Amino acid sequence: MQLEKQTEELDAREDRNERFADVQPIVKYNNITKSFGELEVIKGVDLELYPGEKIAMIGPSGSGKTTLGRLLMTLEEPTGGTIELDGELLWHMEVKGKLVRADEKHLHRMRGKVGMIFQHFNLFPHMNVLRNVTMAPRTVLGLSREEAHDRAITMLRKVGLEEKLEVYPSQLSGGQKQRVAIARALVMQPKVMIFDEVTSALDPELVGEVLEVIKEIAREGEMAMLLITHEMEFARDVADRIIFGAEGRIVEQGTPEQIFENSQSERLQSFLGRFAGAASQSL
Ligand SMILES: Nc1ncnc2c1ncn2[C@@H]1O[C@H](COP(=O)(O)OP(=O)(O)OP(=O)(O)O)[C@@H](O)[C@H]1O
Repeated sequence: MQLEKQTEELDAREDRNERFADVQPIVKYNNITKSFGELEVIKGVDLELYPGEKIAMIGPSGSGKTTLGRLLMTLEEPTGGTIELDGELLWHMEVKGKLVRADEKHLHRMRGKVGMIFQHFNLFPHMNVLRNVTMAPRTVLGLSREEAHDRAITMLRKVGLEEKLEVYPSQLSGGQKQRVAIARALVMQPKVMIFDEVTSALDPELVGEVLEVIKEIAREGEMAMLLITHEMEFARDVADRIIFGAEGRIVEQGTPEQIFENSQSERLQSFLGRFAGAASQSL
């Protein structure tokens, strides 16, 4: 029975991976490098993310995972290489046949295609839950009060917070705050969502409820998702593909089965070994 279920899951995952074979990527990093002063933290990364694909990015602390997300969110500018988003260059534009740095107008328009959720929720403390979620659709997308309200309610229902519309962030648990932050990003209907270690600031007992919400969004959605995480079980459950990065490079990538059951590089084996050690210690 158990074996049957596993086989079904594998088949479903293979079907999904085949689905990406004929489509254009929604995101494409081309030989991306990023330095902070003398420190080169991204060292020539090529990565494609397909519409609807869920990629989990794992790797040691300081390996450049967050920086890759921030480059796509236009919070950091690449030092070298290009990023394509939804068929257009993100950081560059062509002027008179030459590639130049994109202007603010272009960056602003492109930024609207991406949503990012951070470790710290950054809610507006003086606004209730509903206003936190309707704020950007009203001001950035120019939606009417009713449209923004309807969209916000749909998203707050999705994250299980439709009962908390009038409540202020200080009255919410960490898990609830993070779910508001997720609704606030979803309401903008981005094409790509980046989740950056969204549970690492939470008390352990609140981690599960947030991961469940993300899994649900992943299951239903056509949205591409980049999930930066230290939660290995979650990565295994949710991802179509896992990227293992270390010291600014992609060292290995594959399906969860390939990464967790058949890892090739010593670097990945030792990384996963450390996790297994930590898990058995905490039992
Ligand atoms: N604004 C910055 N200025 C200088 N160095 C930075 C800056 N942002 C990141 N770094 C450095 O870049 C490297 C990669 O950081 P990054 O946060 O991308 O790693 P990470 O893999 O996400 O780590 P973690 O899992 O701990 O979040 C680190 O050495 C970090 O100190």
